[in-house]
This record gives sequence, C-alpha cells and structure tokens, in this order.
Amino acid sequence: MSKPNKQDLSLLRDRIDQLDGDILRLISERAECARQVAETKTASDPDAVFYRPEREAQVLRRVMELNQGPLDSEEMARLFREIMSACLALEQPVKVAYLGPEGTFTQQAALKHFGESAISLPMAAIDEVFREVEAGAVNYGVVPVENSTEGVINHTLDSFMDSSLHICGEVVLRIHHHLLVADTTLKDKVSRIYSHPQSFAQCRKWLDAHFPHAERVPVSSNAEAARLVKSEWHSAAIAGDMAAKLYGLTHVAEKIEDRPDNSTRFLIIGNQQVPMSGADKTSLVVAMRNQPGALHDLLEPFHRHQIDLTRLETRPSRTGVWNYVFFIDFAGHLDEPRVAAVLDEVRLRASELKVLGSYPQGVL
Ligand SMILES: O=C(O)C(=O)C[C@]1(C(=O)O)C=C[C@@H](O)C=C1
Repeated sequence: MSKPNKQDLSLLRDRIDQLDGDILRLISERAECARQVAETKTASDPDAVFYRPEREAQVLRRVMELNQGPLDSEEMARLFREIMSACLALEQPVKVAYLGPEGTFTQQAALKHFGESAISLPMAAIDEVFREVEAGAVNYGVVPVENSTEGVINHTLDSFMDSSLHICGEVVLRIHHHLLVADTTLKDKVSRIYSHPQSFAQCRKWLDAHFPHAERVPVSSNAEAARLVKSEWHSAAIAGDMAAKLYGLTHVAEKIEDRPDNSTRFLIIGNQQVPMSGADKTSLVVAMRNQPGALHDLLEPFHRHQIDLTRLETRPSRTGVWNYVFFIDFAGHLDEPRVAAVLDEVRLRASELKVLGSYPQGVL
C-alpha cells in the first residue's frame, strides 16, 4: 500500500474532525436521555436506584454483537463502558468501596466494572467493604472471590455468612504481575522481594528460576509492596500496572505469573436484587445435615433440571446449625421457573439455604 501524501492526510483529518463532531453530538444526546431516565425513575419512586446492572450488561452485550470492526468487540465495549459510566454519574455519582489500598487489582476491577466516573474508596479489609455497604456509606462494594491459580478467597465467602447483602454483579480480571523497582534500586543487587502471599504463589516458578536466593516478604497487598520498595535500594515488588503507575516504579520483568491465563473473579455487593439480563448467574450458600449422601442429595436436583453448576466450595460452618456449608454458583436467574423449581427442592433437603443473589454474567 502506498503512503498517503500530505493532501490525503489532511482530507482524512477533516473527515475525522467531522466524525468527532457527530460522535460528540450523539454522546451528548445519549447523556440527555440518561438524565431524563433519572427523572422518570425518581418520579415513580423517590428512593429509585439509578445503577441498573442488568441493563448495563444488555447494553454492553448488544454493542459487542453489533460491532463489525475494525475495533475489537471488547475494545468497543470498553468505550461504551466509559460512556455509560459518565451517563450514570450525571444521574447520580455512584460510590464504590473496594479492598484497598489504592493501586490494588481490586481497584482495577472496580473501575473495569463501573468505569472511571465512579467514586472508588479504598478499605483496609474485606469485612470493612461489607460494613461500608451495609451502613449505606457507599452504594456498592467490590471484593475478590476466586483466583484461577490459587483458588477461593475464604475471607469473602465467610463474610457472606453473616451479611444480608446481595451479589449484584461479577467481574473477571486478567492478572498480570510484574517485577518492579524504584529509580534508586540497584537492579542486580535485589535481595528482597515484597508482595501479597497470593501473588507470590502465582509467580512461584518464575521466582524460583530467577531469584532463588532473594528473601520473599509477604505484605497485605501488592500496592503496599509497591509503596515499600520506593525507599529501599535493594528491594523489588511484585505488583500490577496500577500500583506501578501510582508509585512511579519501573518494570524489570513483565507478566511473570506462572500461568498465562491467571485471572481473578471479583463480586459486586450491594442492597439491590437484580432483574434478569438474559445471561445470568445465581449464588447460594447451603447447609446440609451431616449425613451420608448429603452432597449427592444437594446436587441431584441441579443435574436433573440440567442446570450448569459453575462453582462449588465447601467451608467449615461457624455455628451449630451451619455444620457444613456449600457455596454454589450456577447459570440461571432466580426468576426463571426451572431455577425456582430446583431451589424449592433443595430447600426441602437442606437445613439452611440463603440466596446470595442472581446477577448478570461478567461481560468484559
Ligand atoms: O437505562 C437506565 O436505567 C439508565 O439509567 C441509563 C444507563 C445508560 O447510560 O445506558 C445508565 C445507568 C444505568 O446503570 C443503566 C443504563
């Protein structure tokens, strides 16, 4: 293909200017619609909820279906994610608590899910995120629940046992770890590496191969690891891009996780029961009596109704009633008759059953 000459370039830029004008006008028109949606919602209900996870999932899925390139569908959906985030902020700025400090993967997940117009507030612990949402100090919370390499995050599951909050959504984040240093670090003298224990576990083979003798110091988060290396010339941190940017660190090695598909799933928690979006998941916590065949009895109705189980976790119970508790995720929504039928059956067989929520399957 021949190179465009100066005249072609200026014609193309004129066209881009024209299109930008059209896009600007259309986004403004869309934002005006969202503002009117807010008025309609408040007119019918003074306590109206502005954030609608099922509608957002539908909008993003539709964009991905309609997209014909040349931009990738995920890329296009990310652009619309930000447009919707700005529209929602116009209706009501949404406040989100996440497992902090600033720069963690959980903050990255919160922004991926709600977009950059959300107000995100770091919390020191998972139960603090739950408490802030329960107290009404924030609208939603974001907590990690499972990692594809390291498994479940027990703290999050345990917090659900005592909470009345609902799961309103999920978001899956590809986790890329990097070895990071400060400007003052002597790269060939690194004798100590800070990170979160989960991150050390996810990068174990790489560390054994490249830094077998460095001391591995576990800290409360990757962002905290990044903060600590700022002042130590012989230390490095394992953390993600957000933490690297926040503390101005440079990459010594990129994507050092042992598994290239390393991802973490996060849950959005709130007070809302989310209607069907068309592709949903439901999460339950179930206690069974301690007797032979209990697990079979629990799972059999799902199999018979051909409901796809996506996760099953067992946790020790903390009270007499909750002898054994099972956390179950499956494809489907509580409002679907076949799901309601299964739950009726399971309820009869279980000693306790709590629905944690039905919510749209993660889109991005
Ligand atoms: O459809 C709505 O209920 C809206 O408020 C509009 C809109 C959007 O921008 O499309 C904005 C926020 C909601 O979370 C969902 C969708």
